[in-house]
Amino acid sequence: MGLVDQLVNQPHYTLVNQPRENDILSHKELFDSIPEEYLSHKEKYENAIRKTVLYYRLMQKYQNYKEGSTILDETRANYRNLVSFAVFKDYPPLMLHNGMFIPAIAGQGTPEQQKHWLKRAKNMEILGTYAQTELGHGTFIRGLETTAEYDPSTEEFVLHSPTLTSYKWWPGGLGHTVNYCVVMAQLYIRGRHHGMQPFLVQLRDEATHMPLPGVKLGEIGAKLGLSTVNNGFLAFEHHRIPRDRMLMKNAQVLKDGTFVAGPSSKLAYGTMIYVRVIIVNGMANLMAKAATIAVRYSAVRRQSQIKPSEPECQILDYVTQQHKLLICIATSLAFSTCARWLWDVYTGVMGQMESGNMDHLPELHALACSLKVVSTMDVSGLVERCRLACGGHGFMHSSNLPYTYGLATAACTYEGENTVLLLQTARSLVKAWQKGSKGKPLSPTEAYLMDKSPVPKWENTLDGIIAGFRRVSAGKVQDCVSKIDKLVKMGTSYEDAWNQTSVRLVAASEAHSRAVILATFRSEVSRAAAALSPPLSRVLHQLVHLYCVYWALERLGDLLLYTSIAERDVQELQQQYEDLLQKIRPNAVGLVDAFDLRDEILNSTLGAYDGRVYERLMEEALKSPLNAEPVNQSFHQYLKPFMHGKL
Ligand SMILES: CCCCCCCC/C=C\CCCCCC(=O)SCCNC(=O)CCNC(=O)[C@H](O)C(C)(C)COP(=O)(O)OP(=O)(O)OC[C@H]1O[C@@H](n2cnc3c(N)ncnc32)[C@H](O)[C@@H]1OP(=O)(O)O
Ligand SMILES: Cc1cc2nc3c(=O)[nH]c(=O)nc-3n(C[C@H](O)[C@H](O)[C@H](O)COP(=O)(O)OP(=O)(O)OC[C@H]3O[C@@H](n4cnc5c(N)ncnc54)[C@H](O)[C@@H]3O)c2cc1C
Repeated sequence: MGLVDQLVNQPHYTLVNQPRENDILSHKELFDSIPEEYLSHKEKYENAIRKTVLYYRLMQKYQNYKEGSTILDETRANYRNLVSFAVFKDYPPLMLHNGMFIPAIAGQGTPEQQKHWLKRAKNMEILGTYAQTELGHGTFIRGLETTAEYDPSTEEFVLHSPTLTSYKWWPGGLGHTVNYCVVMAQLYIRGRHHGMQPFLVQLRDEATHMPLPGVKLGEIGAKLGLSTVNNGFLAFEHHRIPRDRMLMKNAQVLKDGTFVAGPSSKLAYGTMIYVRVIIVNGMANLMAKAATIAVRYSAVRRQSQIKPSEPECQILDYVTQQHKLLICIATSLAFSTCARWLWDVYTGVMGQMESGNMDHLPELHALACSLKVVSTMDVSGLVERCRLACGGHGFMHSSNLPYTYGLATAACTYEGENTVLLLQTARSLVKAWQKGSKGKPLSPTEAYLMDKSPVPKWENTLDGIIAGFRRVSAGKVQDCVSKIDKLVKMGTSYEDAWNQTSVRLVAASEAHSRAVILATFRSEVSRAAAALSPPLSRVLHQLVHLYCVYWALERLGDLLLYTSIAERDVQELQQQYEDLLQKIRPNAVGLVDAFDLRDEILNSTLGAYDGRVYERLMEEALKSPLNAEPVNQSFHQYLKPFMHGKL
């Protein structure tokens, strides 16, 4: 299936655009008569729960959960991700139920535990979240303080939060929504520490929803975005759970308290890899949404004149506007293709691990970290650029660009803070360099690091640019290794040398990610384009070209340091870039239409398909409760006395 065909015919589209009678989005009760911006914090949450129940009931009715079709396939289809944008401008309170609670059981539970708990969770008989982060720790998992002490006399685990900083803090839905959760806690048996393990814990009574004895729950308060996710806190007071509530696919605790270690202690972190992989695709969706809104608005909005003798032009005709927005279209496609490629890598490694082969887990971890970082970093920045490109109307909540920014920027922090994850990938790159320097084979995505051939003459071609980014990455990694080695030889500890080199390590890690993304985007489009019509193939190759040249110009400093690019090459690249903007401009609206995001999913006064921007802005304005009366009561209560000197 061709690339754009994939966009239009992705499984979720067959579900979303299916005949009317099965079309979730045709159920108008799912949508708000009063914009949620005018609801209180509490009303927003209650309204989100109302819509959640409706939405999931319809999903269960229409979305044929084939027995055995794993939650991973459904999530991969983007179905939930895109359609939920229609119902919730922010994420729903059950985002973590599907996004982590179910995947954690699927990835960490024994077959028996999966059989029992997955069925109840997928049928929504129980609602869960994933509780790992604490008030005092998010990144440093080994520093988490919640304990699970095994009591062999009762065959129970005793969960306890010893300090305020050990309170679980952030898990979505934890405040008032879920009644179960997967808790990551430090396992102790007879005083001996056995690392971080996953426990499936009931938090609330299934009938009354009251917190169980020894369980303290609440929500953490207002946030920059995701206002309906109900992020909460959780503390245990010597709370007992049965032995069979530890998810024991990897490590086990026998009745007598014997600990049986899994093949790797890091398998307990597997859910995080899965979510990082999913996030890349989620970012592609967010970028498609913002690009559709901003490009369509830029085709409708006329402002100023290019020539005094001509009428006001579409702002999309300004080359600066094309520079702002066309890269957004290419970025969505880049991360969409990389997400599918990464998903195939993920499922391949998971399959190998099922048969005990852990060899490719480190490469998957490094890839998941780096692509999660670059996709969230780029998309957050470009969604904000889309907002700015829409002028004042982009600042309106009704444009849906501020919400979209909130969704994107949150992902820079959750599931692994971006700097920390880039350092994880850097750790893998330095180890690869050291391994390769001893003549040992490297993983496919890191093998280029050992290219010791002389730096070739620069070529302003896709091959030349991709090769250039690989040179940059390899050069940066080599510089990091040299600096660390030099510091260690001077008597600095390896850890301190690592920290003193960490700014360069983060840059090397990003450079590696860009090299992977450029190469993958290019190869995936070339593969897909073969099945497309020549015009479609041409425009997709133009987008790949634009993407590669854009990033070459963005990273000129690095290319000048590590490749043979010269001034005339740069001048030519700049001209190539401007020529591509001109070539793609006529297809800009058609390309965002090909994302095929319905008005209900865009949820935007600026991005609606019919282009009635001004009428929609006015319709939304009149929904403000303040417009219900010509004079607000505060005039008589405060302003009038104040203006007449009586206050
Ligand atoms: C809008 C679009 C979005 C769409 C999304 C839809 C669905 C999403 C659903 C829900 C949304 C998510 C909400 C957010 C949920 C959360 O935030 S859950 C909490 C997430 N928390 C983290 O990610 C914590 C980040 N910290 C870490 O991962 C680790 O602490 C660390 C890796 C930073 C450091 O760990 P440490 O123990 O100090 O390890 P090191 O000594 O650095 O490394 C030890 C070795 O272990 C390897 N390793 C580390 N992590 C993993 C892993 N996950 N998998 C495999 N291997 C791992 C590491 O490479 C080291 O190996 P070597 O020793 O061989 O080098
Ligand atoms: C919207 C949202 C939803 C979330 N949902 C969940 C959830 O459902 N479940 C859950 O368990 N968690 C959740 N989290 C928590 C999230 O996983 C953590 O916020 C994240 O892991 C970062 O940890 P932290 O907040 O403790 O930040 P810190 O780790 O304290 O980071 C603060 C700063 O310190 C720096 N830093 C930290 N360690 C290092 C290091 N080793 N080297 C260099 N710099 C470092 C970071 O780069 C950052 O600049 C959510 C967070 C958000 C924002």
